[in-house]
Amino acid sequence: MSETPVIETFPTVDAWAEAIAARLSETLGAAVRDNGRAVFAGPGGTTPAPVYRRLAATDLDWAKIAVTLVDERYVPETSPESNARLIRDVLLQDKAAAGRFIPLYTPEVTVDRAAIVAAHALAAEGGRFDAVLLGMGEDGHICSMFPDSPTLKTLLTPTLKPTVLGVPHGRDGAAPTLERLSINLAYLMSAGRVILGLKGAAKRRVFEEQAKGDPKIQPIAALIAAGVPLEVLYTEAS
Ligand SMILES: O=C(O)[C@H](O)[C@@H](O)[C@H](O)[C@H](O)COP(=O)(O)O
Repeated sequence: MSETPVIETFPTVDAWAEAIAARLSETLGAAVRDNGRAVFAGPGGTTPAPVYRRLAATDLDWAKIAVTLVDERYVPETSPESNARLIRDVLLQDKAAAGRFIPLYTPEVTVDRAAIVAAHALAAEGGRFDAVLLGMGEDGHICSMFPDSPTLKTLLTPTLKPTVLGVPHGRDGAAPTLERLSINLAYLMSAGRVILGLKGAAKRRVFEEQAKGDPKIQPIAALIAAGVPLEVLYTEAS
């Protein structure tokens, strides 16, 4: 059983965001230098924007970097709920404007068909991420790996190949409220670097509880059991 990752604590959101952006850009820069290209996958939600703003201002060879998402709400980019919209509006700006975006959403098809299209698009980029940033919900979900979701066990099956799956919206008001698209655990297992950014004491407590949970149904426990070298960067500040 792998050890629970050390939680690195930062005094302010600025210091936390700066540290995450520095590590992501170090890894992406090395991948471009060594392989001539790099792939980054990040989350949506309310947490990553300060990191994305710093990454956007970082001097990397962005024309050689593909940017995608770890999950997406099944909505068009015109929707305020769209994670793609967050990436385009905040990350693919400034120096990173030359970055190439690989969306997970495809219009006018079912969410499962969109997941197949996304899986093929990511496979065409090499089927592996050099650097991944994760957020975590207060229910312990990462990506769109939600508790009680009928897709959760498949998303957490470590023996499957890296892929993208459709996630139905939760029943009786349970999360997620929208259909989703999510990468699976195998994509995190094969990634070059995986960083989890946590903000707020509540999420730190959830992380510590989830880390001791059941790898078959709790994503944080699944990451640890799969031996993913997860870096956890935390700030109590909000
Ligand atoms: O689509 C999403 O919502 C995100 O990709 C999701 O995985 C996010 O990381 C967590 O839900 C945390 O969200 P917050 O950062 O808003 O707390």
